[in-house]
Amino acid sequence: MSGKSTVACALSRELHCRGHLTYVLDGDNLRHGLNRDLSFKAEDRAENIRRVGEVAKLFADAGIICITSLISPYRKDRDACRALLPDSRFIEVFMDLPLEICEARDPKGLYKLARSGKIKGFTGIDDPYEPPLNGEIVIKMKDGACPSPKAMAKQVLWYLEENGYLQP
Ligand SMILES: Nc1ncnc2c1ncn2[C@@H]1O[C@H](COP(=O)(O)OS(=O)(=O)O)[C@@H](OP(=O)(O)O)[C@H]1O
Ligand SMILES: Nc1ncnc2c1ncn2[C@@H]1O[C@H](COP(=O)(O)OP(=O)(O)O)[C@@H](O)[C@H]1O
Repeated sequence: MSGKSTVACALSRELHCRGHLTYVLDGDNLRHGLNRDLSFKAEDRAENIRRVGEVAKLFADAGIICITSLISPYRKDRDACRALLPDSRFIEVFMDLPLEICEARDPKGLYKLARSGKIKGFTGIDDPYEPPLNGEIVIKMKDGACPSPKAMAKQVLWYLEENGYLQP
């Protein structure tokens, strides 16, 4: 609950305003359809992320900026997606926010269930998250507070602009 979907949505809006085509692939949503056969054990998370990477590649091939909002907790799964999208077309955004913030939000009550042992293997509680070692963008707390969704989206946008991704 670091705000992945919120940033993805805000970024998509900003890009639209600048005339770019985008599509958001959200892990939580895809798990109700395309990926509804998958669990949260490591090999199913890997398959989830692999499928999303393949779909993102199709969007990219069509000239559409694909924003994926998934936990993708394992480095090797993210690196496999990176390999699928060569020529710097894969940009990794790390939401480096404290667990306490995510847990305090808990809109779906899942952290509470995980803390009480009713959900097993919940990322951040009893399942690992491997932070990127060389990701392109790190979103962090600023002056002790979480930046607004718009500020987070602008940070990503700035990166895209500075690195020439948004040239017509
Ligand atoms: N065990 C466990 N661990 C982590 N997350 C869980 C789990 N069970 C259910 N959920 C809900 O599933 C959402 C994350 O799905 P993802 O497809 O992004 O996960 S992953 O990339 O395959 O790790 C995640 O939604 P977000 O709120 O979007 O993060 C959770 O609401
Ligand atoms: N930058 C932010 N500042 C304050 N609250 C936020 C921010 N981003 C997200 N939220 C809130 O946190 C909760 C989880 O956000 P969400 O985008 O669904 O996270 P995720 O997709 O990582 O689970 C939501 O209730 C959302 O409104």
